[in-house]
Amino acid sequence: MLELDVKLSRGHFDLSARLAIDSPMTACFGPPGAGKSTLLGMIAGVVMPQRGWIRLGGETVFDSRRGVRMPAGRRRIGLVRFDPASHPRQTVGELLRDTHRNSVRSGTFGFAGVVDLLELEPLLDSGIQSLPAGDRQRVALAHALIPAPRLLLLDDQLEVSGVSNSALLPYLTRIRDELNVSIIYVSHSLGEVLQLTNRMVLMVNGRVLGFGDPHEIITDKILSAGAPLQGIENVLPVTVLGHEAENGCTIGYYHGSELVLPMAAHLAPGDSVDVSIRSSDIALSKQYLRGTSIQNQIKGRLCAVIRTPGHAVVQIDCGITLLAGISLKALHAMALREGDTVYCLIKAHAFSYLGNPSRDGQSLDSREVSLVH
Ligand SMILES: Nc1ncnc2c1ncn2[C@@H]1O[C@H](COP(=O)(O)OP(=O)(O)OP(=O)(O)O)[C@@H](O)[C@H]1O
Repeated sequence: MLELDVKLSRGHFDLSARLAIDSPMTACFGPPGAGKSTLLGMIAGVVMPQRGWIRLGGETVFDSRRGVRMPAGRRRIGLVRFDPASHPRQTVGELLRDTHRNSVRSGTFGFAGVVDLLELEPLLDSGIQSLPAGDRQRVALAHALIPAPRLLLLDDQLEVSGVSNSALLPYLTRIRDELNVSIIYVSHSLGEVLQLTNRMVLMVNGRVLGFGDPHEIITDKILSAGAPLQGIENVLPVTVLGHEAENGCTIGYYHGSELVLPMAAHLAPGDSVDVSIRSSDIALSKQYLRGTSIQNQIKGRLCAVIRTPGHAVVQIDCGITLLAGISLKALHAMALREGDTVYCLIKAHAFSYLGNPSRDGQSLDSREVSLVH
């Protein structure tokens, strides 16, 4: 159980949060600048609140009135933040063995078990600097996990590494279930939140605007809130296959399907990039449509319908969860029911690229790019 009541003022930004989290997996969702990283930093002990208290498993790790300030290293909290530049010459194996050696006294999950769970065996002899971003994330996760934390915090790594946390989702489920470690992770995708957990913290402007069942928060807080929360509902990790210069589009690959995306000539085949699509930009059909101008038809299964006055958001399992916004009239006319097969219809130009793409562990900004036609 994590309980906290904290306050921090930093320039124009005020954070005030009160929470009691006992779920094994909790998503922290909110627009950029909401205070998610700051909150995670306070829990981990790398950002000091000005007032308040934090208790983990009944133990007080921070209390401004009583002068308790437990150092980050003693909290047994794994904050997954990783800077490969701090390990310029180490291989993955060297780093993780060092981590294991240094944590033996305080407890450890064991080197072999973590390497196996995160499928890192083939990377042990690779230099950390040369790893692709996705692999680096798993190394960062192993680095935080080996010292047997009681709580794992996954900050948003999108800006840093060019890929979101989505690629880690299957591993997070195993960590929660097999190692019994509670997890709080920052997500930018509501679809992802619904797929992975039934507990969510919604942060906006330094405040906890909602805490609890994601469906209820989406209905009560997000759909009625308008900007800046709308438009970040679905995030898809895509691998670039190539470009069709004559058709003005880029082709991506996602979960067994090809996607037609807006032209992004700076990307090269093999690059990983996240694309976002608003729920309101996804239409639904019960059949595959022929002779349509809409280029993307992603097949999925309808899992749930979230109703609001005059509006509905439909949750569809397409390998990852997508949210599609439709009118109640359309919902009734289509007689949609849970378990139905549906096609998500998405125009190529409705997708937006998020963050910096990654290839071979580097951001595209810092390397030469070859155009593919
Ligand atoms: N080290 C710092 N010093 C001063 N202000 C900071 C610092 N780090 C963040 N801020 C400010 O604090 C506010 C909250 O930032 P924070 O990074 O916690 O938000 P966030 O919700 O994690 O955003 P994002 O989704 O973009 O990562 C922002 O206004 C940010 O500019």
